Amino acid sequence: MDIQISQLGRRFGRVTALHSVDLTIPGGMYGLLGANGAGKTTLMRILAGVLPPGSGQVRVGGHDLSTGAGRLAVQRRLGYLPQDLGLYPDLTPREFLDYVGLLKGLDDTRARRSQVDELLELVALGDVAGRRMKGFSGGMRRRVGIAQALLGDPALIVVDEPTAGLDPEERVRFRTLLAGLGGHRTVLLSTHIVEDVAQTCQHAAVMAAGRVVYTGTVADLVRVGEGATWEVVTGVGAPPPAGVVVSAVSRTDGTHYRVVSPTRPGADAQPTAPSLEDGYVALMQRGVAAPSADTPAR
Ligand SMILES: Nc1ncnc2c1ncn2[C@@H]1O[C@H](COP(=O)(O)OP(=O)(O)OP(=O)(O)O)[C@@H](O)[C@H]1O
Repeated sequence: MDIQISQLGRRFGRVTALHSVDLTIPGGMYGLLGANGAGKTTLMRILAGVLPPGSGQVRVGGHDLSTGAGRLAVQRRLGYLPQDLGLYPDLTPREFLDYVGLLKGLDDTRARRSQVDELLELVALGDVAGRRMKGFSGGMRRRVGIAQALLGDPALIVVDEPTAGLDPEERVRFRTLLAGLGGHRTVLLSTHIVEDVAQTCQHAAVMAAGRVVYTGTVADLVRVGEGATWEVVTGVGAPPPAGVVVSAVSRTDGTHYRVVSPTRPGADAQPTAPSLEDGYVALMQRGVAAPSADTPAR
């Protein structure tokens, strides 16, 4: 189910959360990256039909989301995992999913129950299907969340910050699960964790301050960091190099920095191949560094 967004704007009182966003999202796994407050959740909520667009046009699978009928049509074919999905702690995952299935209009009891059991196996919660969710870990709760999004086999899945707060093992597990969902579906993954997109998506967009500042392949976003990613070793106690320090590791011979900088951050700096994080940082740095017309010359 392809998504076409043109000139989408959305304000909350005096705050402009989205400024004239243009974006075409093809099928498969698609990453939406951006810092906190960039406008990702607002965009996701509009796509999920929870929030009407302010201005501009959004079409999902041909349906116009500015109309109630369009939002309803999309909601029927959509699975949404919001940032703050509330679970019922006294229900078991099986009971919860059965309940959500009913709300989604899966009226055939036998078919619904068998779908619930299949999904519980898919998200590796089959063993605890009959246990109350009260004591579930963050990762288990997210997996219940993705299972409820998958009920009814939706063509579009919208997942907002699904790995925030998970431990590394749970994060990898959840990512692997998401990556397996692509295929015939469109899966839109919003996150500020660059590694999640690096590991699962072929295409991505980057948002900053309510605007889309990049769309394209993940490989091309990595390339934005080419010529701008450096390794620098400084002596113990020396100040850090200029540029954005992506990592710093103390070793016996000094501190090993990985730095993103458009210019060589010191005579001994060695250029190195960028990762997606370096490309993302270089993109942000360009945006911040770009002088605006009314910036006075120093
Ligand atoms: N219901 C609302 N009322 C007022 N302001 C809002 C509302 N929702 C979002 N905003 C504002 O719109 C801007 C974009 O927020 P949004 O939640 O879309 O960003 P985000 O990229 O998803 O960030 P986060 O990861 O922190 O959720 C922020 O300035 C936020 O404070």
